[in-house]
Amino acid sequence: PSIRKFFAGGVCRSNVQLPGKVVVITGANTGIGKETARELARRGARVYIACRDVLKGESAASEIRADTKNSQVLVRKLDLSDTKSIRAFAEGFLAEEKQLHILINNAGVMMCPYSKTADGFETHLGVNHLGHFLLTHLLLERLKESTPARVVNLSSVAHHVGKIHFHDLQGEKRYSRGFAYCHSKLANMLFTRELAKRLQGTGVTTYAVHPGVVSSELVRHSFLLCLLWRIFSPFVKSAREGAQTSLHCALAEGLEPLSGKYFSDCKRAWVSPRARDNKTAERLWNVSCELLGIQWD
Ligand SMILES: NC(=O)c1ccc[n+]([C@@H]2O[C@H](COP(=O)([O-])OP(=O)(O)OC[C@H]3O[C@@H](n4cnc5c(N)ncnc54)[C@H](O)[C@@H]3O)[C@@H](O)[C@H]2O)c1
Repeated sequence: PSIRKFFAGGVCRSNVQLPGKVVVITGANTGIGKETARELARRGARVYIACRDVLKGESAASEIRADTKNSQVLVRKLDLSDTKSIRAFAEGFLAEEKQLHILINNAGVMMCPYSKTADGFETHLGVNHLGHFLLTHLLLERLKESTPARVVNLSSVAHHVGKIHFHDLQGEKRYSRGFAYCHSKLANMLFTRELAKRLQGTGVTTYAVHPGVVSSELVRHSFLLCLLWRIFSPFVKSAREGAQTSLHCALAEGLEPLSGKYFSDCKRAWVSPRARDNKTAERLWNVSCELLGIQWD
């Protein structure tokens, strides 16, 4: 049990309660996102589960409602692999909510075979980075109207092996599904860094998170990882344990001066040199805007 405790990582120690606060979490029908949603609902927030499959979302939401006695757990359709769906979600949300205090960009895909999103983006880059980039852009005014507000981006320790290949961003010349995931997680880091810079003085802050090695559906595309996760299961975090760093970044008081930083086990963690490169961060921002056809100064 003590080894188990060691690998469980840090625990979010914040006592902040959230009555009257509004939260959006992407991909919160399973895994880390679902457990993050459960805890935020327990603290009284109105929680929007933004997910691809509304039926699966409803099943998670009814479980969370029953568990937390919070009826304000709502499900809305969001497919990050389709910018039309992202725009429709944002439009619906902005029409029904006057405030947004916490946005958790949690959804992700890992090691899927080469495929493209509805808009023709390589899937890892399209879902993990560009989808959340567009979503944040569309919801930013609400966040700014609801300060203090936070954006939490789920990255990964895998960002250390990622690289941004501007000459082959979509992996059309060379594709490795393992590296494609790492590149997209580096993009999450660079997005957080650049976003923090651009949000200075607005009251909206942002953080990147490595949740740990967590038992979830993320590894479903890789037989080898499924096997490894099983063999090493005593050292793999539960989804609840994996949610702690997201919760810490969403809730901990006094975190504002650390906007743009990277956290693991509820504390600052080491960032790869590539994820500290301001020029790449700025260039990726501009290229992302171009790909999505948006203006975001
Ligand atoms: N599990 C780990 O060990 C681990 C490690 C490092 C980082 N992460 C990150 O944590 C986050 C959560 O992952 P998880 O482990 O809970 O995995 P998970 O597979 O259980 O959850 C990911 C969620 O994203 C959703 N999703 C996938 N594609 C989507 C799309 N196109 N539109 C909307 N939603 C979509 C899935 O339906 C699912 O609900 C991911 O960003 C992942 O990269 C996980």
